[in-house]
Amino acid sequence: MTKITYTQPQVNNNRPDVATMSQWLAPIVWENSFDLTVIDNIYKQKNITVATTVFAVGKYVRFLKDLLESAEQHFMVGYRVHYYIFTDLPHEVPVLTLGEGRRLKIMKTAGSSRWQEISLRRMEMIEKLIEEELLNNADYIFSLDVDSKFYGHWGAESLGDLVGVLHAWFFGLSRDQFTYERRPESQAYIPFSEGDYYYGGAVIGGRLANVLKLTKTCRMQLDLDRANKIEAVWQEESHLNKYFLYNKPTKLLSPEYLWDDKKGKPDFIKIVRFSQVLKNYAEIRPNP
Ligand SMILES: CC(=O)N[C@H]1[C@@H](OP(=O)(O)OP(=O)(O)OC[C@H]2O[C@@H](n3ccc(=O)[nH]c3=O)[C@H](O)[C@@H]2O)O[C@H](CO)[C@H](O)[C@@H]1O
Ligand SMILES: [Mn+2]
Repeated sequence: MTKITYTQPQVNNNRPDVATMSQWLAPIVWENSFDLTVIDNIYKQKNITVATTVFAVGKYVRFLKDLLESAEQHFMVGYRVHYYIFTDLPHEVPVLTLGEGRRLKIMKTAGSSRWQEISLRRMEMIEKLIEEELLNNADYIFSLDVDSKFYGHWGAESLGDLVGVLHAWFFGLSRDQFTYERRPESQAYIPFSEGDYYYGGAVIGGRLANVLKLTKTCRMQLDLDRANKIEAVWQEESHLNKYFLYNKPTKLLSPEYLWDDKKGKPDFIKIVRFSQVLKNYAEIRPNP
């Protein structure tokens, strides 16, 4: 054990303005709720590898450059990161110099004429990637939306067995306002009287085994919906919310980890770490 210097834990909460713990005692990660020195000291000696999947199909390849360049500056700096870029346009993946211990692998995938299909197919592709390639090659995995950018530190404080992120637009709303799937015919159905948080589909994380179970379950539920000719209102995000309702994440990332460039910053947002960038939906998506 390396001896390190850091301030003594306080007996009170550094962030009285927001909950830093869920009802099931999973930490909610906010600026000033953790001590990075202590956290890095735990994870650095574990010699971990973090696999990171990014889908960039069709015109969405244009987001890769900013995402990857900003990730090199802010995301898991000092840790081994293996990016897996799923794209139908491998030649348009920007060439960039990665930091030490960081690698990028291009996974050729098919295009699609429906954005909904591209987004929801991520579940089965991540499931396959974990089963076929990652089990002996990584410890943790994150799946990130490509239409995003890092603006601030995102490090080992985000690691956990099963990690979900609180969607910026729904934070603080009552559960009946969440855009869960409300039709009982869908496997993603959540009644108005249930629900903890609204989780964003743009960030999923955790240990490989936990994320494998998540992606496999969601993929099977998506298959069932398809057989029943129903598509959940927010595709795989709806199924993710259903999954997290019954399989609670062990760590929750605050909206600092999934902000939106379009959104003004309330006082409780001390830092934006990762944010959805502006996009012209009509211009960039293959279909309305
Ligand atoms: C902030 C957030 O939580 N966003 C979620 C939300 O809308 P979004 O508007 O964020 O969805 P989106 O258009 O960004 O699509 C999700 C992701 O699919 C990929 N993609 C999509 C279309 C395409 O033509 N090419 C391509 O590569 C790309 O990685 C993109 O980031 O709902 C989606 C499901 O419907 C996903 O759950 C998104 O993660
Ligand atoms: Mn997005």
